[in-house]
Amino acid sequence: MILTVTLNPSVDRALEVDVLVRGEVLRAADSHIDPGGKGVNVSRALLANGIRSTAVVPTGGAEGDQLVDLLNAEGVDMLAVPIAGRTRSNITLAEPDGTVTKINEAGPALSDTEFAQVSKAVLDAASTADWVVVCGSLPPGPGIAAFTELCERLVGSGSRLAVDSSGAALLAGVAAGAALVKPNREELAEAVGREPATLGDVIEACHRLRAAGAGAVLASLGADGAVLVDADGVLAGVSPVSVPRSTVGAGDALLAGFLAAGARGSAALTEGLAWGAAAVSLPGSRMPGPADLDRTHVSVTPDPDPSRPLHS
Ligand SMILES: Nc1ncnc2c1ncn2[C@@H]1O[C@H](COP(=O)(O)OP(=O)(O)O)[C@@H](O)[C@H]1O
Ligand SMILES: O=P(O)(O)OC[C@H]1O[C@](O)(COP(=O)(O)O)[C@@H](O)[C@@H]1O
Repeated sequence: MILTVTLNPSVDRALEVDVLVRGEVLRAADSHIDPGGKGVNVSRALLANGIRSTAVVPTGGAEGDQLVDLLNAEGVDMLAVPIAGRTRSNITLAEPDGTVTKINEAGPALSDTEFAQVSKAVLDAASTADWVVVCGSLPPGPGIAAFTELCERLVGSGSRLAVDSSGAALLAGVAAGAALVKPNREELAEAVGREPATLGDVIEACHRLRAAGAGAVLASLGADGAVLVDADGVLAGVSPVSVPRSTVGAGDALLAGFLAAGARGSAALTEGLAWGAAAVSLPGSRMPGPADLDRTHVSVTPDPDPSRPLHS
């Protein structure tokens, strides 16, 4: 069983506009409301493909009730931990050319007591989980020290920890010895203090995160696909998408597919890339199901060209 942890979940509202013009009243051509947050999306993608998981989410206010209702409607198993604050709403503005503008609220502050309650729920459930997947931003309130302690307690108790976060939270997961981290290009650049220009730069940065404690690094690169660096070596893959519709949730789908296929080797990277590409082809934060997946356009190599430039 996979346990996902979203310390700062969201109700995702996606609006599709012909063109985004500041200062104007725009009419949405379409709109979607989905349960959101990175760990929530991992659980949603897994469930869409017949794999059950449990999503730990702090929830509060009317938006928290809406999040629970949305997750129940999709049949996602969850551990909802009540908080006093109001669960956030994140807004996506998507244009026909695939441009996505996202406005994410900070989210509700968790008190020390509330974070301790969430941590207890996670640690209790982790004892029977194959993976504990901690994803997304940290809410205001608990500092990085509290997050670091949670990661260390999970690794120390023998859990296989995966972390998809940014900044200090990503580095905390690395230092705690997470079995897997999933930075995107921007998060990888921030973690190593250098903007990658080529595939070789990405591979080098992944090696640095492994040297700092991560077991495996799955670096997602948008249209440039993804790179996996682990004890087996280096793999790189691409998954072309002819008409990107919304990249929101693509990284979560990539991670979910990778985990679903065993989190190791070419087959797992292929599956992750197929799920990621399928998510990009769907609106809003929609997660792909079996009918959306096309593995035929995915290509993975154990001998990537390090000089290959990344899209600017
Ligand atoms: N424009 C795109 N074309 C093709 N695949 C894409 C595109 N954007 C994202 N993907 C797929 O989704 C995965 C995750 O996207 P990325 O934007 O890197 O993650 P995140 O959503 O975490 O920022 C990529 O590794 C790739 O497989
Ligand atoms: O596009 P990604 O990185 O896969 O994740 C999308 C999810 O992350 C969010 O943008 C939240 O991200 P943060 O937790 O980093 O604020 C959600 O609104 C959305 O469901």
